[in-house]
Amino acid sequence: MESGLSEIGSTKMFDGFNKRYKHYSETLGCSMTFSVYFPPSASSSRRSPVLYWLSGLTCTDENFIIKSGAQRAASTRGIALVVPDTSPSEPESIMSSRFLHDLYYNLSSLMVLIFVGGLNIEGESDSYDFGVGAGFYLNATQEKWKNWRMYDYIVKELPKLLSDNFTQLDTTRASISGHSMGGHGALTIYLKNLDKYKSVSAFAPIANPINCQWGQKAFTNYLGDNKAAWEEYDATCLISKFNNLSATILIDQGENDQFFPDQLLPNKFEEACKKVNAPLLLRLHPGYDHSYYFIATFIEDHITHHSQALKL
Ligand SMILES: N[C@@H](CCC(=O)N[C@@H](CSC=O)C(=O)NCC(=O)O)C(=O)O
Repeated sequence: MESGLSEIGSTKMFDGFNKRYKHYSETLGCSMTFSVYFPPSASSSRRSPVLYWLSGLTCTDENFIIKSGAQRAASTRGIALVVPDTSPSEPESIMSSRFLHDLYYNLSSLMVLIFVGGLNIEGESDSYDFGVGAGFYLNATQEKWKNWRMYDYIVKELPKLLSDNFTQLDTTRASISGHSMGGHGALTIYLKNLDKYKSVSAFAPIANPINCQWGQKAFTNYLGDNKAAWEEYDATCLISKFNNLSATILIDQGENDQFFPDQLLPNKFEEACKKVNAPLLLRLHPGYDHSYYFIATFIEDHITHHSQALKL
């Protein structure tokens, strides 16, 4: 099936462009939006490496683009920023071109839409920390949440969509970063795909989700009771499997972050890194909270960290 990729927004910034796109995701079974910041140097003869940014609970692809100010450093370093949404979110519109395309070839699409009505899963919007806006960057194994396959979307579908459609991007040179739930996503996706990403960093990541309430709620619902499956999406468990990591992992954490003591547990990740000699730079910042003000303050350091790994 085609992706039906269409541009839905374009804004010039630091001589580059923030662009927003909509497409149909085969992996998730719904329409998705994502944003890309193209630095001014990006062209088909000088392709830009990519930094994926994974956002936190309640975010869409727009929070980071609007609030982080990352475009200033991305512009001068020549890095494209790719920012996906945080969960499957949007039922296919009855008037969309995809629907009309499917209807033309297969009238049963109409029956499906009338009786199922897209993704509207019971309970998906009941709380801020589960369901819509809270995909946790994993592949759910529980039938009810079978569309929640954000891991495959980020690792497989989105890079292919980018390389198929944007000659100005070099998706073979990629790094990954994120915040909170997105920090958990960045760390776990990096550790499970060292061949695909040159470097990782995170702001206030949920570093040991099997031992905090946010993670336990999400993993119970998405993955069921199988604790081995939980550990596959826990950065602290995953890092314990390595004894030859060479690239330094950068983590910034605000000391006044309201989620620091109970939900984030970077100290557990640090202990696990020490046991396997994994290079970690964990910076604790007095006075900073969990917000995008904190991210905006230190984002340039993260862009520098990734640009060094990407050899820019
Ligand atoms: N609404 C919740 C808190 C939600 C929140 O703080 N979300 C963070 C990410 S938290 C971890 O993944 C966020 O990035 N919000 C978007 C923003 O633009 O700030 C509550 O009320 O506690």
